[in-house]
Amino acid sequence: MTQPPALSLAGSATIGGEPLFRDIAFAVPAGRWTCLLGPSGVGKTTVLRLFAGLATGVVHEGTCAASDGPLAGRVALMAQDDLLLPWLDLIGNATLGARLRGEAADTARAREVLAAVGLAGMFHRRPRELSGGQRQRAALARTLMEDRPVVLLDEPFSALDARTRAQMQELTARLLAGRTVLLVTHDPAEAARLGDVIRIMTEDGIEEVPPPPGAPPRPVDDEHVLWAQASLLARLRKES
Ligand SMILES: Nc1ncnc2c1ncn2[C@@H]1O[C@H](COP(=O)(O)OP(=O)(O)OP(=O)(O)O)[C@@H](O)[C@H]1O
Repeated sequence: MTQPPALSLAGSATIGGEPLFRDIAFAVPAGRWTCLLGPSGVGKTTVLRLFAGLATGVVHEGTCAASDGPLAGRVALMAQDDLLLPWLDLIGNATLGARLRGEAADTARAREVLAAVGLAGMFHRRPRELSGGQRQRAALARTLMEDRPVVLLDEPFSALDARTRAQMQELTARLLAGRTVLLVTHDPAEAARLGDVIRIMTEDGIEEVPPPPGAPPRPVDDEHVLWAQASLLARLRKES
């Protein structure tokens, strides 16, 4: 993997003629996890789509850049919808990126990653044969298969039960260590566990909130993590 870049987004955007954000300045440091929280509809997914170069329908006036050159081809995006192809089995879905690029599909690695997300024994199932949480883990596996320095995750653990969510947070933190990760989440506990940097997006802009001490993934029951979680929730309740 090449050295991960920092990202930055600045300026204003409209969508469908409606203002979305104005004069924001958002910095995502290199090689760290940045967690982005905020009320529903404030524009968090749009920020991810701008970084991914997929923000159709958005008029953005400003800059959206990596610290070391063009971002195209260096980003993996896990969208809110799992976007699994219904006619492919899980191995086919997990190796889709490589095959679309005309590269050999690394099915051995796909098996490893699918097993790591708890889908061993389901390699040849189609997406319709999976639960919502299993589909989300299959989409996570596909994202983890992409060896990209920048990884954008849009509520990647939202459909998981509490125990699986904690496991997937730990696995993803381990597998994506050292990459530039931008995670959009509605879960203050998740941000408190995983964020090297935590930011809240509101209609007034993007503010930074200090993370709890210690390296992610922090223990769920750590007193500083619990305190940060409560404090983030209080701030979010004020904004919504
Ligand atoms: N294709 C579109 N056309 C018109 N408006 C859109 C489109 N996509 C999103 N929007 C609007 O843009 C705003 C921001 O949407 P976005 O998905 O970025 O918000 P979000 O903060 O990620 O929300 P959530 O937390 O609910 O996922 C919302 O008001 C939404 O209705």
